[in-house]
Amino acid sequence: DDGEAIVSRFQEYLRIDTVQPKPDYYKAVDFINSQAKSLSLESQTNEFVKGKPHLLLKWVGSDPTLPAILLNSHTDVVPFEESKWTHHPLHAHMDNQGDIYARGSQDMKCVGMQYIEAIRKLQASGFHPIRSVYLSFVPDEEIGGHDGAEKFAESHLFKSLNVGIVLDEGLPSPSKSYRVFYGERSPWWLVIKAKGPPGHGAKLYDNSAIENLLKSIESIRRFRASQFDLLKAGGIAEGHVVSVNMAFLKAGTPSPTGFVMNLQPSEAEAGFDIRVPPNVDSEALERRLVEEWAPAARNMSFEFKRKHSGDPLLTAADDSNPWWRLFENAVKEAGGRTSKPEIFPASTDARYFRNAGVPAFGFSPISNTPSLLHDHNEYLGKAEYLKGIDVYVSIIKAYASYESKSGSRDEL
Ligand code: MET
Ligand SMILES: [Zn+2]
Ligand SMILES: [Zn+2]
Repeated sequence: DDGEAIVSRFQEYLRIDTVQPKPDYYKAVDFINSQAKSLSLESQTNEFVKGKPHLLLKWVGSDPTLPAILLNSHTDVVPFEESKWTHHPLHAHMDNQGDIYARGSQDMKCVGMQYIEAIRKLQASGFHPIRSVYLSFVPDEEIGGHDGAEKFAESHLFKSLNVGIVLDEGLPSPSKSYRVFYGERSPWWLVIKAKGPPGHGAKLYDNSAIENLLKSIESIRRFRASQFDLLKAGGIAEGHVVSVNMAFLKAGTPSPTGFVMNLQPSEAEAGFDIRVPPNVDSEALERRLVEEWAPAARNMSFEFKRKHSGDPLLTAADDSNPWWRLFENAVKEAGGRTSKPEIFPASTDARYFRNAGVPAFGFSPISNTPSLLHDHNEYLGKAEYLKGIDVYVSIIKAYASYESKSGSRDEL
């Protein structure tokens, strides 16, 4: 198979409209299934939630008693502002430098297709896995994964697969070495609300809803700055500080021509995307929220739109974990290098697999590329894509031919 055919299959997947909030999941699943057929993989589709198909493929290994490998990817992508892109985000246009522009080119249709292409190459080389290799294509990651990976990871089906190690998405690296993730920050999607007496727009008085909300916003911004300063000072990675960013601000009394200008509203609210590292005292952070960010004494309340409860689990990324050693070596053998394992700054479905007791690494084999996840003009270079396939060839080969029983989950 030549590079051209490989790249055009990637483009074909990118052109399927799986944009939230109305992804065409069936089209994506049909496409991947047609690829699976050409590789004679076993296939099953389950709808843990109606209309949200989860596709599971299996490359059967020769020793069913050994824990299996799971290669996970999500089929949905985030929305885009079409007019801000150089090329239409669903056209998967390749420019004359070989860069392919599309939503999902980095996050993470690349990875899903690279798994497939790596298996194609391994089969062509005559390789036979000892451990079974599963490929999982999950829906809904970008809206929290509750109807996707979470249901799958909690299912009897998942238990029955006896998975020993999961690979899921990572982030592109601007340098030569690949980034790898062994844990992630927990998402807290927080909405704070302020109430206060309404009043004439010309009147100065205390405790209006907007004044109350602004005091909180000032306090939150001070905290944000303290965390950002740590990052700017260097020596600490993104995944180890708390990020707090405002997602929306809502206040005012609507009128047909905009907002009423001479009325101070009685309610105001703001939403924040907060990401909490595993090493942070989350109870202390929550106290800060109750006491400073949304104090009842200032007529404030709060609500979590999403909050990952419990401590996020970490996968050992050192010599105590044979899957780590194998991973690091396999990347090296493919001519790549991994940088120091990190905490993923955002969230991935890997947390659901870790919660199910299975170790998981976050990895997207993309080097020398700016991270453009959820950004305009997301792209991936053709050469980088092809190189990534060879990296997976090496990893899958190492994992699927690893015979030691110590790859069982009980020992990790
Ligand atoms: C918290 S749901 C995860 C959605 C997306 N992967 C993010 O990190 O924002
Ligand atoms: Zn993703
Ligand atoms: Zn994403």
